[in-house]
Amino acid sequence: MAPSATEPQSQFSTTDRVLVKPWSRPAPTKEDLDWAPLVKIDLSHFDEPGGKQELARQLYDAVTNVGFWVVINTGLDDERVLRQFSIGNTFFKEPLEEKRKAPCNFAEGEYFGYRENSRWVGDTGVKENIEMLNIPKAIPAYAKEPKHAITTQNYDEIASFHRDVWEKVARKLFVLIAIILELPENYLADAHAYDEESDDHLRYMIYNVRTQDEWDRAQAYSKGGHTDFGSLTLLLSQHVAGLQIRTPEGNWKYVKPVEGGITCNAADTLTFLTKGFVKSTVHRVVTPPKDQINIPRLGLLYFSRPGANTPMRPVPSPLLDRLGLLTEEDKDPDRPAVSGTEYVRARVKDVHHKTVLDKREGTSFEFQGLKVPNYYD
Ligand SMILES: O=C(O)CCC(=O)C(=O)O
Ligand SMILES: [Fe+2]
Repeated sequence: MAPSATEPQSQFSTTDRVLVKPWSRPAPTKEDLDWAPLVKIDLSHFDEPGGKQELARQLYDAVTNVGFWVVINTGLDDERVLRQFSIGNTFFKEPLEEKRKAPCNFAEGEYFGYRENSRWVGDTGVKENIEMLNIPKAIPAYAKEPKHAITTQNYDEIASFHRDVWEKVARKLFVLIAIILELPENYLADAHAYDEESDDHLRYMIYNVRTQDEWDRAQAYSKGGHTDFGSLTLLLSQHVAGLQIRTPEGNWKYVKPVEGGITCNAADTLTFLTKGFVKSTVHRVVTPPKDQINIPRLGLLYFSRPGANTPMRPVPSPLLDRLGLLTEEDKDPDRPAVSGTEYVRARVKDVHHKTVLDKREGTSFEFQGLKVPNYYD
């Protein structure tokens, strides 16, 4: 079918409309894995009198100690969530030539666009099995970012989902964390505002199937795990097991998908902004269990990052001050500081601007005094 005259066109070519085939979740694993106990935060109580304060109490240990938690009753319809998975799944089946039309610009540390599974994992003889498409916020600043045909053709739906994930989940979590920190309620939400420029993105992600042997070889490079670069990561429910977190006791435990829930974790920039009070927990993705090893692991995630107008200066939290975490320099609002975007781009460039993934044991990344390990034992 030829596209109609009124239909928005991809800027690259006039292609036929891509048929988005409905995707549904595969059956959960039957294996009895060692699951991490994660607290469930019921966001339906958020607007009740005293609700936010009670949820902040429930979230305290997760944010400061465990680093991961689950939110439920977010108000995001599962039908809409499944449509987003379906769009992602359809995108990954597009010809490579189409996917390559808008690649991530890693030379500049920019993560918007398509990341191909073309890089070698060190000298293992195995390539990465991850592909992703990262879509920027639906705000005027990014209107000119290159879009693939499928994104252009489904843009209204993608844009409203994108904003709703931030509004219904990320914003509320920032409010709860601000309450924990005794900051004005909107302090962190404003520092990560949807309408401001930042490298937030909605991510369609796929771990393509590979053999146990390929998983084993590749994992020599990732078994230590990683922390995420931004402030909050939201992982919409999918069923293929493999994500593990390192618990406060130092054990690896699996993250169990929660029907209709979203798994959330705090990440590095929120740790910097809170002088280590908010925990950016180490996690990794390992071989799926035997009954799922032949299923592609499709993911849908939202990454929130501090932006161009957010200086990477510790937040003026009375709690952090009482805990003795803030120095006089930290409390100086005029101290020059890099922006969230500058930090995040330096980090993305350092990790991804390469054709062979290197072994990073014993190394750290540091930018303007902000330092994180590249590898965890
Ligand atoms: O796919 C997952 O479960 C987590 C992915 C992840 O850790 C990441 O993209 O940073
Ligand atoms: Fe991660």
